[in-house]
Amino acid sequence: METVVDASTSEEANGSAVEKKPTVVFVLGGPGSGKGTQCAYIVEHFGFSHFSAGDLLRAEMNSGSENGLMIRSMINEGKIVPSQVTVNLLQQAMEESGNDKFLIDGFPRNEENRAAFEADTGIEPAFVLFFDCPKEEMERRILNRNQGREDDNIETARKRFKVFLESSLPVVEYYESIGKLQKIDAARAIEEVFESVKTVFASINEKVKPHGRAQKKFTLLKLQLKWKMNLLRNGVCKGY
Ligand SMILES: Nc1ncnc2c1ncn2[C@@H]1O[C@H](COP(=O)(O)OP(=O)(O)OP(=O)(O)O)[C@@H](O)[C@H]1O
Ligand SMILES: O=c1ccn([C@@H]2O[C@H](COP(=O)(O)O)[C@@H](O)[C@H]2O)c(=O)[nH]1
Ligand SMILES: [Mg+2]
Repeated sequence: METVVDASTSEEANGSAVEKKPTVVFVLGGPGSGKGTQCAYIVEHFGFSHFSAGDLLRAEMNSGSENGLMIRSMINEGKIVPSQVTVNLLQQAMEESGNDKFLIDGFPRNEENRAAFEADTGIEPAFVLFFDCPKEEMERRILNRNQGREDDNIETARKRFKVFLESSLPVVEYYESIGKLQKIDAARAIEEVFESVKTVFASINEKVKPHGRAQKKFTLLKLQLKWKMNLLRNGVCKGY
């Protein structure tokens, strides 16, 4: 198993140890773009714990908790559950895991989610994976998924897609603007997509190994510049 080192942590300043924050990678993409599928492979190869915000909300909905009815109605309408509910579930899952490397799948879904997670946990993502897939392919995948999800029907899928465009893409664009976005072409076969994912994790690992503060800053600036050039050349998504 390969390891991934967070650029922002595990450093010593003035001889004293700085508190090591967990490494978080946000995994974003439209409904059905393949986030959960790829996260399972990443867990196997890179030792992360995977938490899908949607899965946590579905478990909470089925647990008989006081938020259950509210969550069911939001999910069936494709709407975004209030940040505090989702951030609490994510925080609890991370604390209970005993791990310090997390894939947070399907979150943050809007700017409010993003700000609430950062304010409550004090954690910023090491980077953000974005699975870019055409709408028609995502629809096909959702309608063929057959996992008994109440929201896997054409009507709700279209509502989820609209919410993705209006609320989630701006978060993707935000991470692009600060040089943290790693865009993956998700319209290919599962194995091909994972080859690209592997390259991202391997290259991050290589480039952010702990070294001097000045060199680390220089390396990050170079990386950000490279990502920005790529995004300028290719645009942020498949034009939906
Ligand atoms: N690259 C791929 N090619 C074809 N089918 C895929 C691919 N990746 C995933 N799938 C299939 O598409 C469906 C959706 O995948 P997955 O559940 O991973 O998406 P997701 O992004 O997590 O969706 P959601 O946002 O709805 O949770 C699943 O049935 C999965 O097996
Ligand atoms: O952060 C989140 C994540 C999910 N939701 C709601 O859950 C469904 C399903 O999410 P998946 O990622 O597709 O499993 C989503 O449409 C939202 O209604 C949320 O509110 N906040
Ligand atoms: Mg999923």
